[in-house]
Amino acid sequence: MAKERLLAQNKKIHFMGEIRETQDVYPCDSKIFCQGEFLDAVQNARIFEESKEFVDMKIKNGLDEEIILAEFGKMQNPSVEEIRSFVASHFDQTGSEFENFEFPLKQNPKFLEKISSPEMREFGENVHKIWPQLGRKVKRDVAENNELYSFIPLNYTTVVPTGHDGRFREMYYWDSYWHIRGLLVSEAYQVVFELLNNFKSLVERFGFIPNGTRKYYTTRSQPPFYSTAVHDFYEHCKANPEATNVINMTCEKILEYFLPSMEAELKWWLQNRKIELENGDFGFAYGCPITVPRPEAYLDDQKVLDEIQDSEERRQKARDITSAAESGWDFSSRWVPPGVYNDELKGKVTSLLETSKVLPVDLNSIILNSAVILENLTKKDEYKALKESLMKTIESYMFDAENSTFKDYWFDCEIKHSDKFFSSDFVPLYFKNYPASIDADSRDKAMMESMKKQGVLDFQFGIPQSLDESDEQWDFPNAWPPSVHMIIMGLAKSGSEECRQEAKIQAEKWVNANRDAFVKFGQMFEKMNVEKGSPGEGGEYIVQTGFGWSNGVVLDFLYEFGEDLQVSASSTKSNISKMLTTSLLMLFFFL
Ligand SMILES: OC[C@H]1O[C@H](O[C@H]2O[C@H](CO)[C@@H](O)[C@H](O)[C@H]2O)[C@H](O)[C@@H](O)[C@@H]1O
Repeated sequence: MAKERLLAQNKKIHFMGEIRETQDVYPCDSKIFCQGEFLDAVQNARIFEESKEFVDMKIKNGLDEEIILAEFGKMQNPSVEEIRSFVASHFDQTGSEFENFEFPLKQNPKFLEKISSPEMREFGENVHKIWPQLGRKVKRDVAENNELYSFIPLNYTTVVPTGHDGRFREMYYWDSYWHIRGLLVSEAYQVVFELLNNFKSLVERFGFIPNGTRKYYTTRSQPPFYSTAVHDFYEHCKANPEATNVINMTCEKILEYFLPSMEAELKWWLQNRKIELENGDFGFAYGCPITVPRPEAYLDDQKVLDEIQDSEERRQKARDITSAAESGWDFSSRWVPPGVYNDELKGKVTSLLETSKVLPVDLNSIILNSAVILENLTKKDEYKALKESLMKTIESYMFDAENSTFKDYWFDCEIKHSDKFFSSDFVPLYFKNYPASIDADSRDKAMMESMKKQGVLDFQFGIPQSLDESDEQWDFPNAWPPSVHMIIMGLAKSGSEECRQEAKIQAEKWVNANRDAFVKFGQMFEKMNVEKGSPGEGGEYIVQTGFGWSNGVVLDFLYEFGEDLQVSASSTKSNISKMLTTSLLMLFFFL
């Protein structure tokens, strides 16, 4: 890039600098990783393919924020090449937070014995063996010299979503829930205990669990699965008491040990994300206060925000974008107010989303489940009251009885519900916290019929996020492991036989889709295309491999349905044709 272009950008930076000084809310204080002219200049120099690369780098030993800003300040309108070499001489490559360690991988975990199909068993074993590629131990230096890092220090073993060359090099909040589900199947009890200890420590330090363990994620959370995760560990421990020897704690003690941090986390949601409705009713909404571009997606956000003239509207758009990131569904036509999105608006979702105006059904169901768990554990009236109120909100504001589906509630819009399908509509199936007056099995069955009617159980390779092809990653034709898992397990845990049968059909499709991709590419993918069975696409970054939650979900399905799952005819066919091709090639070679 020529010097002149940078100059023009600098002018804009100064203009925005004035506004920011007084009214903007930043993701963190760091003038390197979260805000300021230096960050703006480096990101706009576009020296990396992705904005996230720079904010994950480490400041070189012997330097600090002050020195870097002073030295950079001396450069007069630096060219792109000058910025590139400045970054190279002042920062270390990404990944400098971790040291080598041996992941405690269990040999021959029990779940493998229960899998009847040899191909599925082999797949399960291969997925189980991926954990060491995702396990990480954080260097002590990250805590001791934390000003050099964007990483938040962690004392315990962690698991990241992507392998060593991937973009997700930190612990993610809601991803960890499915990491835990899979690690339990893999009998990695010590690792599960350590992941939960990281959460406990994050709550103690921040009052809540950030989106991920980077400073630029510390003003937003993610779907709050902490209490559910602790409770799942407890349940799994009861069914597999050998876990107690590994963690040196009884199953009951697990609950007691994590309880104060579970309560503190719920309090944070109550204090920071509660929305009052009429008649004393209330619910929860995602609501990140950030008014500037996300450091890790700086250029993407800047592009959208720069189109907005009015400064308050621009700040609100930034809040809506970061709130969508808090939801875990970044991005999706789900966050565009009801009645607005149509095919002509493809590619424009981030300019249209208004995440702060909606009570998402999945978020409210997750928080309700925390209230249920905490009420059972503590017998406190406050959790009983929270449970009853939230159950009422979900039932009366979000349940569409005519169509047997839950719906997000757009409290701040004229049209309160979208008539489009989103897989989040069916998350209540997973928790089954229906009011006592509801017959749970009939409700489950009616919801399954509703999905059938909407055609979303008919795709060959999974259940899509939505039916709108918006070019965003949390929309059609993509299916994401967390959503697929909650729906299928919700059906599997139903008292209705039809639901349980459907769960097996859907689980078999999903495991086969993942297995086929694994056989073809040697990788597990973060999301899948439900029409083609290929890795999912769309959004801000290229599809990632590794992949923590995909592995967790496949392992959980193999644990739950291992006796029944068979390799699908299509993958057997493709394997046979692959074997034939290989044999022919070998024959040709030897001849
Ligand atoms: O950099 C863009 C966004 O990346 C993350 O979101 C996506 O990956 C996460 C890790 O697997 C996952 O939790 C999330 O649901 C995905 O959409 C990150 O969480 C976002 O905050 C970030 O802006």
